[in-house]
Amino acid sequence: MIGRLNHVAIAVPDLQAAAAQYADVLGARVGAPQDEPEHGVTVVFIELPNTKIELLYPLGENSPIRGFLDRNPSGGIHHICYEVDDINAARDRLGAQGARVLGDGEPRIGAHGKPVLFLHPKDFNGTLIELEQV
Ligand SMILES: CC[C@H](C(=O)O)C(=O)SCCNC(=O)CCNC(=O)[C@H](O)C(C)(C)COP(=O)(O)OP(=O)(O)OC[C@H]1O[C@@H](n2cnc3c(N)ncnc32)[C@H](O)[C@@H]1OP(=O)(O)O
Ligand SMILES: [Co+2]
Repeated sequence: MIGRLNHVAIAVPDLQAAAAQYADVLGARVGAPQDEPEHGVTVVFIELPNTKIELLYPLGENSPIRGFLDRNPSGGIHHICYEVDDINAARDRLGAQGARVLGDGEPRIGAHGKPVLFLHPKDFNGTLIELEQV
């Protein structure tokens, strides 16, 4: 069911500084910040040869990553995103196996314009998983 690793997301306390570090210190190709108000974050994507890094910064009062940054003030790996062919079939299969799909269970359009869902970290070894239909 899960396919390629689409991205690894890192929540950061300073988006501009983190983007500059990837560009200047790590020599990576860094995109421009993009606000995602539906998801309560501003994201910066870093293109790697085999996947992407997604830098995350809270946007708005109810950002879902605010608690994570409060617990991890220096930032940290927030989630990993796997690609799936059919996100509704994936959701139904996971639900049938007892995995908790976050939110109302309906896919939402993510930063790449594709449907995404999130699975509860407590069900997957303390790792927040995002699924993206590609
Ligand atoms: C623009 C879209 C973009 C894209 O790629 O397209 C994105 O990726 S958007 C990314 C931001 N959106 C989300 O993360 C949505 C899903 N996340 C959530 O709904 C929350 O973050 C949630 C429910 C995972 C955690 O909420 P909260 O931080 O308020 O903490 P809780 O007290 O509810 O947490 C319960 C339990 O889980 C642990 N936890 C929380 N976040 C993570 C994490 N990222 N990785 C691992 N574990 C996490 C938390 O510590 C609690 O553990 P406990 O032992 O019970 O204290
Ligand atoms: Co993501």
